[in-house]
Amino acid sequence: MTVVRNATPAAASGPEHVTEPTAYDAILLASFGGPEGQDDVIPFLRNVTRGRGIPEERLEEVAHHYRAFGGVSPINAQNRELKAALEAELARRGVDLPVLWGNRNWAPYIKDAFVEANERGFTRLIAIGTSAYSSYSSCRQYREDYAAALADTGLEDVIQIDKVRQFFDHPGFVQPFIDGVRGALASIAAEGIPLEQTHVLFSTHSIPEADAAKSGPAFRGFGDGGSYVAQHRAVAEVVIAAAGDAPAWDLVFQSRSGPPSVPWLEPDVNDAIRDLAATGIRAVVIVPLGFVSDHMEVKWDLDTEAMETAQSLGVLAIRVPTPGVHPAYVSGLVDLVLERRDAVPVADRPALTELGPWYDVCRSGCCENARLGFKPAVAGLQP
Ligand SMILES: CC1=C(CCC(=O)O)c2cc3nc(cc4[nH]c(cc5[nH]c(cc1n2)c(C)c5CCC(=O)O)c(CCC(=O)O)c4C)C(CCC(=O)O)=C3C
Ligand SMILES: [Fe+2]
Repeated sequence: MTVVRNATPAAASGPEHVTEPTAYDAILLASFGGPEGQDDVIPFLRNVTRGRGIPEERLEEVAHHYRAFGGVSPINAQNRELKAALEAELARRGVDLPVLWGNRNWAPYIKDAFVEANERGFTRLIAIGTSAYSSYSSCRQYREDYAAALADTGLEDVIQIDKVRQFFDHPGFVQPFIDGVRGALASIAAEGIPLEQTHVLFSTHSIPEADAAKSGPAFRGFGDGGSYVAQHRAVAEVVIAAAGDAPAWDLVFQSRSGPPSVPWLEPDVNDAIRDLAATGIRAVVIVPLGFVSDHMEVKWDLDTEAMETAQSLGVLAIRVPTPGVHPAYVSGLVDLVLERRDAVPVADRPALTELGPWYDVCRSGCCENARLGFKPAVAGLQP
């Protein structure tokens, strides 16, 4: 596999990549959080959607997904597993960095992690958010929530928090998808379905079109879909190229929320499967490219809904694994921490697309929410 180094002079020389090492005390594994029982479901959904204008019917629909799994999201168990895997990898490499864990929307909260950091005397944290791409929901909202949690705990002047770069094109994140697509294509071929009747669907979370347009720094000029769509397409191309036989593919979206009057990224994965079936496609490989683990979006929206759609049309569908605790992914996350700690020169940072390696330090307006506008954020250029 070829590693394409970043050739964009603005990115290589700007203030967005650090050039001085930082002596971090600990890692913050920052994630979404999820309910751990039926009684948590509604309070969790209220946390997620506060001030977001999500219709009540959508909340009831999503509550039903969680209820079907006993009110327990798989995401917390997956983060506990990831934390343990990171600790093991750090120990194996002799890196003395404890891992704290905090979530944006459910306990343990990010602010709990800051309180713990303070109690243990840690003042310089490096965050790994469980989210690979650039957009309000997948990057800036984490940075705003760090700022809010620091304000909440009164630790703004005590704790410094930085973040690893968005890692959509880091080999550790991409490798598990490559392995998965290769395996799925082999299984489909073994069923006797030819490549011309097979289609690869790279699926990611839909977001409002207006948020997509504002994702990433404006100067990159990626057009309507912003950095969010450009990053997904670039990674999909890498995965397809590595899969060998070059099957046809598309980028599709899932888990749309919000009122119908607001445009979100399309097409929906289910509509795409229907359209493909109508053109004679007999097998689809569903690649959950936007997700790091098999949380509810994957278990429900892909493994339940999209699978039902495919089955009802007689289309063979194989959903490939998410990175989860794949050794390449875990070790890649540790590489990202060390790369930032040691201020590794940009030219030596691995990135599989020409868009990266992405920035250590976000620009001030980066990934702003198109509707809610400015909110203070840390781990970026101020304000
Ligand atoms: C881009 C993106 C990611 C990927 C990046 C990342 O991973 O961070 C992601 C991940 C996740 N989203 C999750 C859950 C939810 N997301 C919601 C709502 C929303 N997501 C959005 C975007 C994203 N979401 C947006 C624009 C909204 C509308 C409200 C708003 O503007 O903020 C809602 C409310 C109900 C609904 O409307 O669906 C829920 C319950 C879970 C936990 C799953 C589990 O429990 O296993 C995870 C990992
Ligand atoms: Fe979401």
